[in-house]
Amino acid sequence: MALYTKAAEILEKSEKKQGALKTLVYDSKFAKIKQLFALVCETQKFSSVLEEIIESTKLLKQTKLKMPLAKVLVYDMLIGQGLKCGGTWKVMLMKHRSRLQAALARMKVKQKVHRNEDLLPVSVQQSARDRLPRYVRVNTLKTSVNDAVDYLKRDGFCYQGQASRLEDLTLREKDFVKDLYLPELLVFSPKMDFHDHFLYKAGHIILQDKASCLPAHLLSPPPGSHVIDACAAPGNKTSHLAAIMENKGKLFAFDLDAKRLSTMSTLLLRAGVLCHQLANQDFLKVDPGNAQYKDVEYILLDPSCSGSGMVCLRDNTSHDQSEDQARLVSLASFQLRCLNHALRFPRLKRLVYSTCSIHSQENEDVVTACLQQNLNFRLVHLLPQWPERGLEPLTQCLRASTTKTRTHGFFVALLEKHKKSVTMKQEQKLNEDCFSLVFSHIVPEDNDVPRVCNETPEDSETEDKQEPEADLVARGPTDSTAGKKKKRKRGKKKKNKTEAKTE
Ligand SMILES: C[S@@+](CC[C@H](N)C(=O)[O-])C[C@H]1O[C@@H](n2cnc3c(N)ncnc32)[C@H](O)[C@@H]1O
Repeated sequence: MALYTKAAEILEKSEKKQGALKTLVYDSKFAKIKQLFALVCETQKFSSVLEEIIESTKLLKQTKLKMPLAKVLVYDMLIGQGLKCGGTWKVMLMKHRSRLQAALARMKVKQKVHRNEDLLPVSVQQSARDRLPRYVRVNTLKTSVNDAVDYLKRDGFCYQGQASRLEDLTLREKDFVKDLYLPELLVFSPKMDFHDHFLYKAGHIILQDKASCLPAHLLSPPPGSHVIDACAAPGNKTSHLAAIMENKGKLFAFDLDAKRLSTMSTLLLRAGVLCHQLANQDFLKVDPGNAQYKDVEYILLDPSCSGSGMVCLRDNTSHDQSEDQARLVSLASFQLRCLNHALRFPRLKRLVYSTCSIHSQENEDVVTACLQQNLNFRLVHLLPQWPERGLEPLTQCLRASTTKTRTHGFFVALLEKHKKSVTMKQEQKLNEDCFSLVFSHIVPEDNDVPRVCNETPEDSETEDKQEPEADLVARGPTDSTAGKKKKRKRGKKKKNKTEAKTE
């Protein structure tokens, strides 16, 4: 209850202009300061939406709550983490839950949107993007972090050392810091733009959102290892992997899209990547038994997804809700197939799965289904200090968001092969038990091609400004076969289910 009382108190003071939100939070000396800050910021962001819901349901009259406290509670119940604490308030609010949920749903229908964020005034949505810091990854294939820092200092920037926290860091225009979690990452003010900077043009720095640096950093293949980047274009994660591998070993990179691969080739050249082998190939058709992949121990899988985490790409046009659901189901099915396929490489030790989606259907649900079908793999608990975790129970995984990590929305899971392998018989038995529980709701009823996002947060940085030739048209994992598929889909419906089950 203390969290909600304190948050309401701060909101009220902020509305009365008694101080800046951040100052009020820190002055409160509340024990869980990060949790309080996130709750207050988010509630304030959704303030107008919450007010409308509270007024339309006459909640204040019926509960005798005051508006700031009602906003905080309704935020957490409908939009946030769910009311985890709250004592008697929680009990009281739960009685009104369905009416409040209905009011939220009505607002979405009225405004023809599907996500809570889309209800926010455009200025708020825009400002979330404008407030994201500029992240710069030092390309250690071409320079060192210290040399880059020295160069930037000589260029008039003001180095502030290593950040101790980033969630609420304020940087003046020329200030920059080293990131807390990623050793090669520098963090600048949202106002900075490095597209014309010498270090960028020379390939010494890569403009890549912090969340999108996580997959290669967490996979961390040692120099000399054999690695696959399954859905690789435009290749920022590939170049990050090559840097971690110090250009030693083999990096097999696949992508279906020839145009994106050609952009990738240019970017890799500029970044000084030498250990790669690019292939314009469907990853699902790459044979895990092929001798050239016999030593592959690491895979990075960053498949096409809905892109719902990318602030700049959020699509506010109205769609049919069932169409959106079908699209997610279809994407999740594709992602699960890629994941299952990747785990078939015989010497695989570790795999990172990532998306720039905020939907659990593409994230936790895919990983859960995959683990239940591949008992030889387990999740690794990632960066204990990272402020945003995968949704329960997959808290080993990481999530990222504009509010909690000041990045685009992102999800990362790291799967590792068990030392002791599970016998085929055990696996078959467990698969049978688990299948009906988890996988059944991911298998598409219909195999229509979804609208997909093939961009990652860094695409918006590198491609739209730097590489005009880049193909930014979202393309489905199986676009080229869309026409044929539609004709075949009825007959295939049954077959798809069987394939998925046995893969
Ligand atoms: C999210 S983007 C990858 C971004 C990339 N990992 C990066 O960091 O720059 C997904 C990519 O998967 C590719 N793709 C989709 N289906 C594929 C398949 N079946 N096999 C290989 N690549 C595929 C798309 O063309 C797209 O370039």
